[in-house]
Amino acid sequence: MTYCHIIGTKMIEISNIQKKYKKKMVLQDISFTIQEGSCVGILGCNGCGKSTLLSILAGVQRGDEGEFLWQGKNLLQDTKLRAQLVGYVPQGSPLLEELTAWDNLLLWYDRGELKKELSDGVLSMLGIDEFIKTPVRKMSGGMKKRLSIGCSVARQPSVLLLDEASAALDLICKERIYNYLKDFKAHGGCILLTTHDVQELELCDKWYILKEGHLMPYNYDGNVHRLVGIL
Ligand SMILES: Nc1ncnc2c1ncn2[C@@H]1O[C@H](COP(=O)(O)OP(=O)(O)OP(=O)(O)O)[C@@H](O)[C@H]1O
Repeated sequence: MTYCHIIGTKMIEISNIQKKYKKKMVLQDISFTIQEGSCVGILGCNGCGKSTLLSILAGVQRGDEGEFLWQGKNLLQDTKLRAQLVGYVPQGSPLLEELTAWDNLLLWYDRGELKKELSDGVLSMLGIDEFIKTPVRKMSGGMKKRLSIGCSVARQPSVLLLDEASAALDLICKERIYNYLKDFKAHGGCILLTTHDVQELELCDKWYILKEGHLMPYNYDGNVHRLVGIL
């Protein structure tokens, strides 16, 4: 299975991201780093701004301030480099509803690569061949999520932004995704994820709590009750 292009730098730096919706300040001075080969988890209550942060980094919406730096280049401005380096699984579906799984994947993979990945790669690991001819509008939530993950890794990204990526998946698929993410890290990839899932928390090397627009480092020790008390 192919994983990521090694990015040849020690880390990704996210600096001073800010976002207001009208007068409501959702993100204030969000700054942190992600080391190569590691996973950072952003935790917080519903509505605290996790999806907003990831969608800004993915370039889906604009922040008011801030930088997403790789080797001194701001990926928020360099869209070509961002498309090459960053894979994004949004919380909702990014798929084209009228197209089949195959046709959605063809927007991301070339035909030969797609056949290979379906028979013996990440797409086969995700079990996408089971519903390859199904239009997205007839898929279950979990199938859409599997397809969305499959699209996000097409260009062998070095950075994965995962917004509750495993939330709708069945247990078999969750287990496969966790193993894939462990290997992705082991191959030097960077992961930034949001989650409400304890097993996914355990994949992370660093954790932050997002609360009232601010990011605070948190030392997760497996004690969910303590974590809930802080959220
Ligand atoms: N397009 C928008 N316009 C105005 N307000 C928005 C918009 N998108 C999100 N919000 C608000 O911004 C805040 C943060 O939303 P966001 O979706 O980022 O939260 P979240 O932490 O991802 O929540 P969840 O855990 O439920 O997914 C919420 O109060 C939400 O209502």
